[in-house]
Amino acid sequence: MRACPRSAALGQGQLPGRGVLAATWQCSSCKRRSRATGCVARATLQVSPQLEEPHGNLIDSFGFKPNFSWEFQLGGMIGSGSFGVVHVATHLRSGRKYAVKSVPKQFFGQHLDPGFVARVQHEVDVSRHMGQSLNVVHLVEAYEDDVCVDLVLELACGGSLLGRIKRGSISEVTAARCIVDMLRAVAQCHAKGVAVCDVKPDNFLFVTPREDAPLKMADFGLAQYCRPGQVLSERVGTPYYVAPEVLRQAYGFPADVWSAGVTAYQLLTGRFPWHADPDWVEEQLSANAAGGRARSSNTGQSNVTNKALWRAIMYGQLDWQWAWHNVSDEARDFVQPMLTRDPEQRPTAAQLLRHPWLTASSRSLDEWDDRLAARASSSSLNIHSSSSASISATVKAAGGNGNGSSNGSSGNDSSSSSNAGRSHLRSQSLAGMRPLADTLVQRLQRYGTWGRLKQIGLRQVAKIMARDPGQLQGLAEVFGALQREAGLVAPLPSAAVASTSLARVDAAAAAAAAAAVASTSLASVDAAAAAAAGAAGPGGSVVAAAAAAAAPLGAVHGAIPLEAIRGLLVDGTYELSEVEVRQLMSQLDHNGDGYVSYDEWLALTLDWTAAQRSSNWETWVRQVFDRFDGDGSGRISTAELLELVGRHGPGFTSELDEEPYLIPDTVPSMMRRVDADGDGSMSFDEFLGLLQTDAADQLELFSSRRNYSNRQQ
Ligand SMILES: Nc1ncnc2c1ncn2[C@@H]1O[C@H](COP(=O)(O)OP(=O)(O)OP(=O)(O)O)[C@@H](O)[C@H]1O
Repeated sequence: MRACPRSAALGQGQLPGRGVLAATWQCSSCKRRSRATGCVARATLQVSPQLEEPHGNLIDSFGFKPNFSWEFQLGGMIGSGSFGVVHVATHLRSGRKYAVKSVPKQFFGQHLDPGFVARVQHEVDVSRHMGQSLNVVHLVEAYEDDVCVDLVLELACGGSLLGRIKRGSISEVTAARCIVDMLRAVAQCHAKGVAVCDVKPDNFLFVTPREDAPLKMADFGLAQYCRPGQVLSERVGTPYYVAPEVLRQAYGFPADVWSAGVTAYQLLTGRFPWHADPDWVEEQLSANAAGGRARSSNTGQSNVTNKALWRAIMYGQLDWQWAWHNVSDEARDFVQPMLTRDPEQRPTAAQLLRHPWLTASSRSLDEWDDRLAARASSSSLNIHSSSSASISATVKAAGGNGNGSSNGSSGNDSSSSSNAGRSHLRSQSLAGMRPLADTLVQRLQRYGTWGRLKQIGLRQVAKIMARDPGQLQGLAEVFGALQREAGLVAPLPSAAVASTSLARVDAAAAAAAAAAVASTSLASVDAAAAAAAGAAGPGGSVVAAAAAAAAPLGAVHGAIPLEAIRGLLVDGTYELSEVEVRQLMSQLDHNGDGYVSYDEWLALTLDWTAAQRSSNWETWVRQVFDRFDGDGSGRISTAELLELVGRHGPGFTSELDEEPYLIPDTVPSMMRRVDADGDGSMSFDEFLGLLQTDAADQLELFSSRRNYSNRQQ
């Protein structure tokens, strides 16, 4: 009797042959699967004494989760690439469907092949680095066993962008929508320091078969980390889409814009920008030399040699007339600069997202936004009603126009509101400028890209800022309304609610807590705040009542149930799949108590760009740093970080898990990311840098996911 290394099922296995590892026997169901995934060859692990092991870090496993076969039922194959095979899989506990990319393990002797390790780690790292973006196919979890690595991905059922191009007849409006999604994904990657290096229509997948389905980037197989100004030199990409500077082996982020330009050209005209038939290239080159223009009649990729294609990419004249006869001038004017050969002259993906051709199509949506917000504002003060619709109305009314990308704003969170009905919430305060409105989904995505350590740091800064009621009035009102809607303060007489400003109460509680904190550890802030609020006396404090009402449920001071946030996401205002809602929610409840705390709410919704312009910014950050630096050494050590992250809950809840968990390697890798000088600890400057919101980290890069089908309602 032998145990299958994949599923642990017992069975009669054949004795391994000479030089074959004992672990290679598989039960019949795993064997079938191995065949489907092409793992059979690797399932027989030959141990060759002649192989010399390379120097360096040899590992036997990645540390991913085990037991994939216990948790998932594999279905039909969707596709395959050079790296792995993709199947539909059903999560047995929830019944939800995912795509699973199974990558057969490659071995070097008894260890994993270092090149294979690097490729897998890179793909997983980059996917995780992109956080909760809805423009990228979400990596839900990574599993491994002796034979395969299984990457569980969000299932995109609508096929690839290439498939749609091949089917033909894409309207200009649809093409614009696809281009927005594509550029959002590219711009977010660039903002996170990732050069995609393989932007092409095959790597973008539609979430559903619907014509207007969201499009997501899949496959980071060739992506490279790249600092601003860094020059990459490895020639990678797909021949038809590579930029001229990639061929010259000196490139950076603009190369992705070129590839996006080729894709946009293809989407709008159904053709490549050049015809790469060798004769045609010669013709182009002579036409160029003669200063004339030749007409492209490109229809396919046949008879193309790379050399001819390279020459076409480098020197061939692009057709901006004949192929464009059915397309608007605005669309052509949009694509043309993307295919400028000089990368310095090419616009960035973020700049392109503000191009009039893209924003014009959403202008009417803005008008709709305003109508909706105006309606909502009339009910904004009705915070005692109990429907989730009124929660949404209150949230909408608390902010300005939600679509940062369509209003031509500068791209930070602080463009002014156009709705006079909301002016009471528009103060000169940092947060009051545009606290939430319809940017909730954008904020949740961006919050997810920050990573756990930055989230914790910003929560603590928000806590300090909350001591000044003027700063946070608008956000506190929305938070209070959510709490009341959720019934957390239901026992309070309405007069008490009406006469008490939650911002003031929270500020009082926070101030009292802060006094306590001065002499105690950060871990007790919540407890101290709750105690302080409780000490404010009966009927005098909404927070006290909230804390008291929540106490039997184990909730902390100033919290709202996750269900209230979920209610906002599923009430029809946004277009989100069930998996996406879970993806956005998964980062909100780090300690698994089912509540979002007030400081977390603030970290999520505050306008950090404005906050960082405040003259107090460094003082606030210094206060947090000093608390984190337990031994007062002036640096935060890995041990202090571990304690800190542990104190703030275990940390990660994959949407597959009921309970949050902390990946053991998380803390050292957090430190590696922030420790710029490599001394194994974090200085104040490194901490300040971590909390800094980068100029590229703009809210408008993320999709608002407004539900446009509700426009006529
Ligand atoms: N999340 C997903 N949902 C649905 N289909 C998917 C998903 N991910 C990948 N696919 C399909 O599986 C195919 C192979 O996936 P992918 O290109 O990621 O594999 P790969 O081996 O990494 O490819 P490459 O050769 O480009 O490196 C894709 O063409 C796509 O059609």
